[in-house]
Amino acid sequence: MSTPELKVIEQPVRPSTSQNLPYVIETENLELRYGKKFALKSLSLKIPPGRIHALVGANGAGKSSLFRILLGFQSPTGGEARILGRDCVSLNEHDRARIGFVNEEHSLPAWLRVEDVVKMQRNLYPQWDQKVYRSIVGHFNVGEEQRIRELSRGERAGVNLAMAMAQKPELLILDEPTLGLDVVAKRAFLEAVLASVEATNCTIIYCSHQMEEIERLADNLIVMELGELVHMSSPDEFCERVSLWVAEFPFQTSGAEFLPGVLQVERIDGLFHFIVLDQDENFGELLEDKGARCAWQGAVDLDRAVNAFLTRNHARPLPDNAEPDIAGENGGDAQ
Ligand SMILES: Nc1ncnc2c1ncn2[C@@H]1O[C@H](COP(=O)(O)OP(=O)(O)OP(=O)(O)O)[C@@H](O)[C@H]1O
Repeated sequence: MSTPELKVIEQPVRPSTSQNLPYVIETENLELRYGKKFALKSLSLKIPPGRIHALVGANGAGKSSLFRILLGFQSPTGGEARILGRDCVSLNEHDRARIGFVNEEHSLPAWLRVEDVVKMQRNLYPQWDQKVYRSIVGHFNVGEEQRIRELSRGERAGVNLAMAMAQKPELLILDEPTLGLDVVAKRAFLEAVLASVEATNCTIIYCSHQMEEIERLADNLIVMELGELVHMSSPDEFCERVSLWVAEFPFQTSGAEFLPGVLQVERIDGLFHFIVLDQDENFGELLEDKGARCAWQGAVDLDRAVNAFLTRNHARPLPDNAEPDIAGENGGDAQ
């Protein structure tokens, strides 16, 4: 079998420059349109260097479209996008060498041994750091002499991450990297991401639907919806915007589910749980005005907050509250 021809990137060894940039990613009115359908719509996004930035959004929000444009795989139909200070439509191989990308496919040449794949990558990237590779791959039970096809999906994900970090990228984009991994592999992957961000200055963009991963990793939460940016802050600040109110309604809720800011209503153990956005203590009074016997505030975690936020414009799971539930006979009917 002939060895694939390798093209060494003549990359000048230079200190990381992204730390001096105000933003590692900067888009201005970015638009990607397919006919009448917008995958990205007037997206103006500015991501500063350093830390782990989580990108979340429902299916079809435009996350992969954004990555394709940022990596120069696709041209936008409008607006501008810059990555590490470079225009995304004219990235050269030096620019690309500064960016790592790992997605859920973890595709590597199946017939090669891990050590051979690593050797190929080392030859391609002059900045390759074998210590970084070893420290990250050490989170996984990978034998260097194993063929890629013999590795589990989680182990392949680990090799991919280790290789991406060993290239010393200034920016690493991880697009649903843990899709299909079991809990053990997921944990190893997350620990490896945290270890690698501590060991390098790399900025990480982490896209996932798994909120427990976001909660564990992210310093910054970016929420996209229908191709637009709808929120950006720390996860804690996002959670501060969202609160849970639990109320007991002896009779009907009298339309309390349509009060301002209501994202989601659930009936759990005979009580109504309202997840609300940007509401203060007065919301309890509003519930009482609507007939609540009592109402109190509870805690809401990031998972629940983000899910309620993303589903707010979809059909609300309105409970059938026509029947009074004074004694709580309908308890335990969480929907
Ligand atoms: N080639 C295409 N032709 C037409 N529409 C497309 C094409 N590619 C993407 N889209 C549309 O663009 C929108 C954004 O898709 P995209 O894959 O970027 O979303 P996403 O946020 O990555 O979703 P997911 O979380 O499901 O991966 C979707 O509505 C999708 O149908």
